[in-house]
Amino acid sequence: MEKTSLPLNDCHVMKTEMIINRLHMLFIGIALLCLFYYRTTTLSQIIKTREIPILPFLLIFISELLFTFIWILHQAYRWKPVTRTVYPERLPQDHEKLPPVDVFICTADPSKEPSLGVMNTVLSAMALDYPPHKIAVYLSDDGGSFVTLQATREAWKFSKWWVPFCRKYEVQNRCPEPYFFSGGDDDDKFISSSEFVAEKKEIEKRYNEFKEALENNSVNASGSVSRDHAPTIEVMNDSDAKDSDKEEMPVLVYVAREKRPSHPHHFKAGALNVLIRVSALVSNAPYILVLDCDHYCNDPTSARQAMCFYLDPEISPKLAFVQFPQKFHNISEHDLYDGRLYYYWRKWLGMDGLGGPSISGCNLYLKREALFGTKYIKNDIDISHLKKSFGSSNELIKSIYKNYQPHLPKDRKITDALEKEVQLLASSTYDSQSEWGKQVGFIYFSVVEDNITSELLHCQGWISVWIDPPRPCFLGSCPTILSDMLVQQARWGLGLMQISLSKYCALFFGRGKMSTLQCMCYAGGTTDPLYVIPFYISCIIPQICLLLGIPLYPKVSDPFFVVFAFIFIASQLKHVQEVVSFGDSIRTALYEQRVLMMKSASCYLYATLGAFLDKLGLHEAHFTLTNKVVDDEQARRYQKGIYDFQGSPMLIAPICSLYILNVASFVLGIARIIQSHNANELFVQAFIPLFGIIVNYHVFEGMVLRKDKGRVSPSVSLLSVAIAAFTLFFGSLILIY
Ligand SMILES: O=c1ccn([C@@H]2O[C@H](COP(=O)(O)OP(=O)(O)O[C@H]3O[C@H](CO)[C@@H](O)[C@H](O)[C@H]3O)[C@@H](O)[C@H]2O)c(=O)[nH]1
Ligand SMILES: [Mn+2]
Repeated sequence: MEKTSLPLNDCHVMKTEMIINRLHMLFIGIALLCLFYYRTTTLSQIIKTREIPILPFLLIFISELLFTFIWILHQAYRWKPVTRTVYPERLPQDHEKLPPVDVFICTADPSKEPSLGVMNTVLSAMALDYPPHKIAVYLSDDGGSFVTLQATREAWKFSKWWVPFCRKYEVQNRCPEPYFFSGGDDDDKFISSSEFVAEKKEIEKRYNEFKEALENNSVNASGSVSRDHAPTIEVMNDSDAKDSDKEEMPVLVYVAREKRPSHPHHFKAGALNVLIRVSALVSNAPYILVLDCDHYCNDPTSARQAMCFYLDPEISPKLAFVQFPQKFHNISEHDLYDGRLYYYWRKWLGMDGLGGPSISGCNLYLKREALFGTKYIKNDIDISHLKKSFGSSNELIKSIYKNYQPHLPKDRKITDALEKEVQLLASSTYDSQSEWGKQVGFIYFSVVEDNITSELLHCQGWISVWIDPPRPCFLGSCPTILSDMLVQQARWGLGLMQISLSKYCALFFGRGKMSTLQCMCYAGGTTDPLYVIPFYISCIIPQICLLLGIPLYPKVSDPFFVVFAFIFIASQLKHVQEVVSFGDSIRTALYEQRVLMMKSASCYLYATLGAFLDKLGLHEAHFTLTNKVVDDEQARRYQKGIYDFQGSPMLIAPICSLYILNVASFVLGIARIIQSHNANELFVQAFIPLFGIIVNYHVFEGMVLRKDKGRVSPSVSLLSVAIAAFTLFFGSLILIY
């Protein structure tokens, strides 16, 4: 009795961090008030005396206002960070008490997302440490590719060996590739049993055969992808395994939804919505695990960990999803491109204290009911109303009221009628006359479907939780080349800005629906790309004014100098403190700083422009897949901690141009200071470019010192010199007035 009364999960407020954060807010807040006092009084003086040009001063003022606005929004993350612990060992021992789980895995193109990796994810999900008859794995193939279909069939065959083996020997790492080849089997419990050793050898042989089959099958991967195809759904199950001794297997379902060039397919959100509908008719589990094709299950107990919240009667009724962090298996020691995304996960701790983190794409256990919004449907509602929300399928509507009873009969054979219905649910037009993508399922409005979907869920009163256990439950692959990272971040930035510029901007949309702090978190996340404006101003205006001898900041001898110095130093120290208290080294703070600057110079610029064009209807936002294949040389550079500047000049040149502009203005500016002895007046303006030059030393190396293939190509350097010279020249002409 006592055992069942023990809590399944715990939540701890991070008190020390909270106190540091709030003190930091207080001091910086006061300093900012002083800063704005200085700016307004100086501005009125300039207006009167006209002793310096007003335009640069105004621009700097605007950038400081924007920085402050972003800073204020971000304080919400710092208000009340919490951490959570789960106790899966306290879950009911009776397996029948565990609710079923459907696993969704999305893939889109076998030439960019190689089958071997995707199938490893599928296999790791099938082998979850959970009653097998309670798991159904759905693979969405957005390319409608026979390469992926064939690979799925091969995976199904191999899973009949792999899954029982993992269960029998309680294997910890249930993803075959790392298990066999990356030392993932260190924790084998049965290492000294000869039966285990023999069986493992046998399975390894079969795995190698499976790999070979995939390789032969992938020859024409890119040619196999189509944007114009009928739906294909194939349910793989062990209904024909007559042998009753055989262990039960999870169902595996391959789904290629219909795609037609004339119909928008809404990228991953569209794919997930098809899976939600199709699975409702097949297994209809109340909980859904969402995975990207490259995020495999690294700890088989994740479902049990999630159930520690869903079986907790206090939390469960309000809980829409349990989010695990994205962690990565391919991070090098240096993590040059901030691939670990700790910048985001630190914020998620803060959101968890305020009603819950937002969805971070994958690695989450979602409640089906939350996606359907069924909580708000009255029992006596007319069926035609339901059809307006859920589309024309009677069977789908019935499934909602079947209290999560699966449609798949006991023998797990798919009937003709069921087959016909799922084809309808996977058709390209099913969504169009319904609320799918608007109110139901994943929301289509933005290419960051995760952020907008969770914002709407939180606005409906749902909560979410964040759980980051010591052994990562999922491991994915992150970009390991600068341009891949910039492409990914440009998409995220674009999606976030789409939200910021729309009615969904949390500052307005969330009012009255979420707490003010939670609104600030969402708004803080979606306005991240706006950083580009104050960033560009700070990289250009003080520098040009240094050359022109126009002072924009207080003299070193002025008491207000201390205010500026304090804000700068305290912000830097706060960043270092956050990085270090998250368990990282100081070097990470430097890398994060660089990544923020490169992102602001390059992708946030395009993201913001793209979002404005999208708003005006001049450009349509796209989901460009993140590349998951790297060549050996690039991988070597990444491992060694050498930046890779290969990539489109569009992405790289802005970074280099700003760097050159800062070097030029610093060198010429120092000469000017020496000549005219006005260091007191221009100190801050010389310091700003110097700081940028030092932090971004890697750009200098890439342009000047390196000779390898990953350096900045000479043509990009030349282009950047031209852009920098142009900016300096015309900037000086404009700013004088
Ligand atoms: O039309 C599409 C495009 C993408 N995907 C899948 O979506 C997933 C994520 O795509 P990826 O190219 O890996 O993008 P990332 O930037 O790495 O994805 C991050 O950002 C996305 C939002 O932009 C989230 O959905 C992801 O979960 C998150 O990992 C992959 O499994 C893709 O196969 C589709 O199924 N259909
Ligand atoms: Mn990805």
